[in-house]
Amino acid sequence: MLEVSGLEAGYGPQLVLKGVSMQVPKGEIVALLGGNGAGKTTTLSAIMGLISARKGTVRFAGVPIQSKPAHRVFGHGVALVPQWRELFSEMSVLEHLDLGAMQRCRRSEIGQRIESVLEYFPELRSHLHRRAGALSGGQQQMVAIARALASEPKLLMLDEPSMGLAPMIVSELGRTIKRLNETGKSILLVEQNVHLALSVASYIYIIRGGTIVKHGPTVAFADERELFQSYIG
Ligand SMILES: Nc1ncnc2c1ncn2[C@@H]1O[C@H](COP(=O)(O)OP(=O)(O)OP(=O)(O)O)[C@@H](O)[C@H]1O
Repeated sequence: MLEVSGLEAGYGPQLVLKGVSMQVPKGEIVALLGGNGAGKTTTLSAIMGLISARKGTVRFAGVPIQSKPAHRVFGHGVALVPQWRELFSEMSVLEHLDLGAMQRCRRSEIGQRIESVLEYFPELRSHLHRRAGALSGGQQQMVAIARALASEPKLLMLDEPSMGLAPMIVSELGRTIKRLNETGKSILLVEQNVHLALSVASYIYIIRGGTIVKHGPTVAFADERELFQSYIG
């Protein structure tokens, strides 16, 4: 579904990604693990078209998307849940879901779409009219994922969704990610949380210094400590 090959990208004179190649097959959860500054967010930004690729190709469902702007990539069915969630703190939960849904469906269908998204996040039902800024970190993460889901993406890219969440909430997040996948979503999960990645992903890539240094099926990375060591370097 997503095929990244020899991707190079960066900021100004700084080259951050030095030939990243990876794949997310349809219906799979793939994790991209790496330490601070390894190039994880830059990889997602380059796939999404938020920064331009200097070299290499990104194909989605067979279509080259590496030179397309973000709104076009989104139009192909790729949605990004950014690292800092980027919610509008004064807007309500429902307004966020509306925003996501209205990108892709008719006004008359928005209610139904939001209803189907809320099935994954029943806890949000009682907070629909609260402002996002008043929610807990875990609830804000749910809103960020729900907003992206409301646009019915084929591929959901999650940038460190566990960041700042308590372990119990991270476990719940893991169950939600699995459930999303079971109902057909392909997922690219960027994480530093080895435990979460191991518990949901079927394939793991490790990035260090803008290069994929290791990759393989999750079963090959069964030892959490060894996996952690390999991305810390
Ligand atoms: N907007 C930017 N302008 C300039 N340099 C940037 C920018 N964003 C990231 N960088 C640099 O690019 C490198 C990779 O950053 P990136 O955010 O992709 O790492 P990351 O793996 O996502 O790390 P983290 O977990 O800390 O977010 C770092 O050296 C960082 O300082």
